[in-house]
Amino acid sequence: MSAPLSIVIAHHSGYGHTGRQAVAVAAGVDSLPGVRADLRDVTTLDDSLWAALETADAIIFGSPTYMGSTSAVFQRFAEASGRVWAEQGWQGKLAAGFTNSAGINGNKDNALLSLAVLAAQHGMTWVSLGLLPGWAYTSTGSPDDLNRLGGFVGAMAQSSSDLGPDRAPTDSDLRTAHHLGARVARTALQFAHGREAAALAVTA
Ligand SMILES: Cc1cc2nc3c(=O)[nH]c(=O)nc-3n(C[C@H](O)[C@H](O)[C@H](O)COP(=O)(O)O)c2cc1C
Repeated sequence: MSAPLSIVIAHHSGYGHTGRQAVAVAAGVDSLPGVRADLRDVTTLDDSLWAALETADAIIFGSPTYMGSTSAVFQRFAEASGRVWAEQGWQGKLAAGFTNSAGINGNKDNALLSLAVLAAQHGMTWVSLGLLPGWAYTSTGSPDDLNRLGGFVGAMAQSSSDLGPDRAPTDSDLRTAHHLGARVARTALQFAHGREAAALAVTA
């Protein structure tokens, strides 16, 4: 049996809320056989992190929205990845992203777009969320809907600033994060099988 595909969830969380979202993304990845989630905190930029990223089939980037963009700790990781960028070491890997903030809007989109731009600079293939918007998008929607915050680029979550990570983000946002992880895992399997088929076609 071949080794499972590896999907690294490269994330930062200052106070634990985005960390809970990251765990839900990882559970989504692990819900598919043949794929393994590797949860990595980018606060520590060590050889083990870079090695895991080098061998990953996909990288899912995650950051809280701080001051309308990714956190400084995440951005330090993004800038440190410049050494990989110079060699285009992540070229062709899949990428996706998630963010969490206190406001319903809070400029989460700007943080997600910065994750997508990071992936594009590395020549990665971006996997979107792939869900229709829930909740307020129609008058019959509910805050319990999947993708209640209506993101398209990636998974969004909201954590009220007076609630600890044991109580936020909401269950619907965690289910949305789980969906993103499963979607990236499914896409990674499709790409891996596609690569095998392409290799067979060349040798036939
Ligand atoms: C420095 C800082 C800046 C923040 N900026 C925003 C913001 O721009 N928009 C927003 O909605 N919430 C903002 N927040 C709230 C956080 O996004 C929110 O508390 C989030 O749940 C923190 O996630 P974490 O526990 O993973 O760090 C900010 C919090 C901090 C500490």
